[in-house]
Amino acid sequence: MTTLYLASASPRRQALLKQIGLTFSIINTDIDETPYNNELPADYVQRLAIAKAKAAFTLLSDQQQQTACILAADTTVSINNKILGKPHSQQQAIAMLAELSNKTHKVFTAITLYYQNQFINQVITTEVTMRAISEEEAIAYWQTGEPNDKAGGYAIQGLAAMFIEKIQGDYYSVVGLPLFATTQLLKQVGIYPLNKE
Ligand SMILES: Cc1cn([C@H]2C[C@H](O)[C@@H](COP(=O)(O)OP(=O)(O)OP(=O)(O)O)O2)c(=O)[nH]c1=O
Repeated sequence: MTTLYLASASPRRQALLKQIGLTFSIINTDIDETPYNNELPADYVQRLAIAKAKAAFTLLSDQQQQTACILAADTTVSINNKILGKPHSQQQAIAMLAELSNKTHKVFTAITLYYQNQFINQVITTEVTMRAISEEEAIAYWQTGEPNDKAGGYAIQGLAAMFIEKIQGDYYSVVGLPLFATTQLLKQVGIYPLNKE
């Protein structure tokens, strides 16, 4: 019997995985999220998702490792291949929204499954178009606290919905866990929400 673990402290990812009716345990990992020099966003999210899965695996007992399937993910926002991480100050957050304002950017989410000594990886790209955002709005938005722990300094599932004109791709991938692709990968290892016990 396979046990599914989600290697993520993100409450969004936990809620999304619950949404598709899966039972799982959570493993919190803490890895260095600094991008390498000139690292491309797709490579970056892929590397971090693998690192999170590996870190989670080491926290399991020998016995748990035998039957574990670990799911990890990483999301980043990127414009012209520049990686926009989580803002650590109001200044950074305002600068990020200024870069995203009135443009289309990409959100990259990597998902990784580690199962039976093998990694299965996929990177999902979504295009997000934002309307023009004034500096006053960006400041007011920062003050709500919402941008704080979000890649690119915004949350599509929150107040930032009012900035988003359209998206092309998987909404859930922007929030942090592409549910369609995740389900497809999990099926490959025999985990499917509609399977009878
Ligand atoms: C763009 C965007 C990002 N985000 C979030 C998703 C991710 O949680 C976060 C990106 O950071 P991540 O490093 O991908 O994830 P995390 O640090 O929250 O959790 P963990 O590493 O433990 O899995 O930004 C939103 O919630 N909404 C959005 O619209």
